[in-house]
Amino acid sequence: MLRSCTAGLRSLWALRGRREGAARLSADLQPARRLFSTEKAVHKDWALPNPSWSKDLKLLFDQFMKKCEDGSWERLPSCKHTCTYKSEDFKTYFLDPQLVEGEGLSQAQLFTRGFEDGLGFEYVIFNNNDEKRTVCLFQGGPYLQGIPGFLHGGAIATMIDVAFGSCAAISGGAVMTANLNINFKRPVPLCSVLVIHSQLDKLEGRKLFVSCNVRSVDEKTLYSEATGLFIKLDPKKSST
Ligand SMILES: CCCCCCCCCCCC(=O)SCCNC(=O)CCNC(=O)[C@H](O)C(C)(C)COP(=O)(O)OP(=O)(O)OC[C@H]1O[C@@H](n2cnc3c(N)ncnc32)[C@H](O)[C@@H]1OP(=O)(O)O
Repeated sequence: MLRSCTAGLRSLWALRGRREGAARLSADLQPARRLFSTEKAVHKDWALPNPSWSKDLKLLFDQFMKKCEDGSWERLPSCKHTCTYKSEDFKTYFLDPQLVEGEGLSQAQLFTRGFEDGLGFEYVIFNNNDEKRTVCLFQGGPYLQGIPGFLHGGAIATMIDVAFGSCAAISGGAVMTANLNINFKRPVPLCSVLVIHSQLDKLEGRKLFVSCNVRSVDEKTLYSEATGLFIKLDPKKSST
């Protein structure tokens, strides 16, 4: 497992070297051309297979794409720089409106999409709106290491939070995490694929109670279990 991960890393670093060269080149291009390439990057959907995806991840992805054909499941696209939520939903929640309107957030990108392909969080989320549940397929790359050879617990927690956020958003729209409670039951080998099954358990006013289990591809190993509380944002309230 780790040997194939190392081989994968070598080719990723070679790829990165080429990309950095390309990035340096593009810095010399005309401003209009730069804007065009930035625009393209902004709208890229990152929840699609790339060469770093393992056979297991691709196989599961294909299985879920099949389930999408009758409309019962849907794949959630994922952008690096723009939130899936409409930004107006969050406007009352930002500390400084000038930060949102101005240049302040120009560098911002989704934490889980800030790594080169294969090095960090590779994932895709599928929603089942009728059943109020989601399945997140996640491959944790070598930059997410905690104990040597295993995924950092914070990386697992992050992925659970993202999966929960999508699950709660089915019913709640713009929501934020109020509470996360995770039981880590088995260490997760680095570069392995995890399946996170999340569901909405209860909706109580603005409170959405969610739970999940984190399993291996063959479902035999239960790595973690978690519950979460999400709160639907109240547009009349501000975070300040
Ligand atoms: C497609 C999408 C893709 C999405 C893809 C991206 C997904 C990314 C997911 C990442 C999500 C995050 O990391 S979010 C970032 C981490 N979270 C935060 O920073 C949140 C910080 N906390 C807050 O801003 C606030 O506390 C809120 C928004 C959570 C709640 O504030 P509020 O709106 O004023 O609500 P408030 O009146 O206090 O509480 C409402 C009700 O909830 C209860 N309540 C509130 N907090 C708690 C709590 N921790 N534990 C128990 N109960 C609580 C209250 O008692 C009350 O119950 P009752 O009296 O009504 O019974």
